[in-house]
Amino acid sequence: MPLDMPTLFLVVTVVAFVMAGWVGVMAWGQRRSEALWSWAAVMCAFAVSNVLYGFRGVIGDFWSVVLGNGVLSLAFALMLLSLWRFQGIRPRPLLMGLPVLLALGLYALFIDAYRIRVIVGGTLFPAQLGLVLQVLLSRRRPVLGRGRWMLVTGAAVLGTILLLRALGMLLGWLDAGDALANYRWQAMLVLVAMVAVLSFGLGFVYMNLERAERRSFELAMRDVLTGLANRRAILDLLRSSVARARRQGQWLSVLMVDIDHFKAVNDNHGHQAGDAVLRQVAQTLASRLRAQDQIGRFGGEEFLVLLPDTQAEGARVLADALRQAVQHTFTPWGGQQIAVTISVGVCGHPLSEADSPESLIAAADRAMYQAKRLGRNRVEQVGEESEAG
Ligand SMILES: Nc1nc2c(ncn2[C@@H]2O[C@H](COP(=O)(O)OP(=O)(O)OP(=O)(O)O)[C@@H](O)[C@H]2O)c(=O)[nH]1
Repeated sequence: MPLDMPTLFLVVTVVAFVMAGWVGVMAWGQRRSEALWSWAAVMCAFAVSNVLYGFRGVIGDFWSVVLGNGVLSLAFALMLLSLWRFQGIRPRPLLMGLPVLLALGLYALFIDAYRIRVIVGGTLFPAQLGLVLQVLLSRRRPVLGRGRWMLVTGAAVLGTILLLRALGMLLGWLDAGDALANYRWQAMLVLVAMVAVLSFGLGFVYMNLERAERRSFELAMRDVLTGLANRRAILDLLRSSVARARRQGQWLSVLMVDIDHFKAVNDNHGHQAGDAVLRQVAQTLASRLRAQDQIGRFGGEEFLVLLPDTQAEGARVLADALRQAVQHTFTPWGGQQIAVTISVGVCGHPLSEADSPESLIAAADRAMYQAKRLGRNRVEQVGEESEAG
C-alpha cells in the first residue's frame, strides 16, 4: 500500500503538537514542574522538526535538512534535560549542546551528500538516545515505575531504525539512488517517529503520575512529626511480618516503647518542646536498629518496633541498648537540655497459628505497663511480668 508522505508527516506533527499542549496543561500551575515544561518543549521540537521535514522541496534545503535535523537533535537534548530534572541530577550543558551544534554543522557541511547525511543521523541521534537510555536505566539512581519502559521502548526503537539505516548505507545494502528503497525507509521512519512520539509523550506523563502516586502513598504512611512509619503503616508491616513468621515458624520479637512522664515535658517546657523530644527519641531509636527492623509511631508518645528473626534474648538486649541510648541523649531546648527515659515491653517467640498481630501487641503492651509499674526506665519481657508484678 503506497503511503502518502505529506499525510504521514502531518499526522505525526499534529500528534506531537497535541502531546506538547497536554503536557503543558499538566505542568501549568504545578510546583516542581520544570521537568514537565521541558518535556512539553521536547514534544514541540519533535513537531517543528516534522514540519520542516514535511516541507522538503517547498522550503529551501537549509531549512528542511539543516534546521530540521538540528531541531530533532535539540528534542533529544531537551529529553536529556527533562530526565535530569526529573531525577534531580545537575544538567550538563556540554552533553546537551554539543550534539545540537554538531548536527547543525555536519548537516550544513554535507547538505548535498545524502549518503553521508544518513550516516551522520544514524550515529549522532542514536548516541543522544543512548544518553537518554543511560539515565533511564541507571542503577545508581533508578527511574522507578512502568512509565520509563514506554520511554525506553520509544528510544530503543527510534535509535535502532536510525542505526540500521546508516549501517545499510555504509554496507551498501541500501542504495541512496534507489528512490523506492528510500521511500520505504522514509515511510517507515515517519511511522517509527509516530511510535516514538506517542511513547515519549505518554511515558513521561505516566512517570510523573507514578511519582505523584508514590509520594502521596508515602505521605499517607508517614508520621508527619517524626518521619517514622505511622500507626497504619507499622500495623500493616506487623501484619505481614506475623504472616511470614507464622508460615515459616520463625521468631518475631516486638517492642512497645513508651516515653516516661512525657506529660511533664509538655507541662514544664511547652508542647513544642514535647514535639522536639518526640523527634529526638524517634531518631535515637531508629538510628540503632538494623536494616531489616521496623519502627513506627504507634500513638502519642508510644513507638512499636518489629524485630524479625530475632530471639527474645536478643530483643531484650537491643531494648536495653535503646533504653540506655535514649537516657543519654538530650534534647536541646531554649538553652536547656531536656532528658527523658523510656519503658520498654518485649514480646518474642517463634510464631505459631495461635499468634496474631493483636496478641503480640497486647503482650508487649502488658510488659511495657509492667515496666512502668516497676519504676520506669526499664525493660520488661513477656512471661516475666506476672512474677515481677
Ligand atoms: N508535644 C506532644 N505531646 C503529645 C503528643 N501526643 C501525645 N502527647 C502528650 O503525651 C502525654 C502522654 O501523657 P500520659 O499518657 O499521661 O503519659 P506520661 O506522662 O508519659 O506518663 P507515663 O507514660 O505513665 O510515664 C499527654 O500529655 C499528651 O498530650 C504530640 O504529638 N506532641
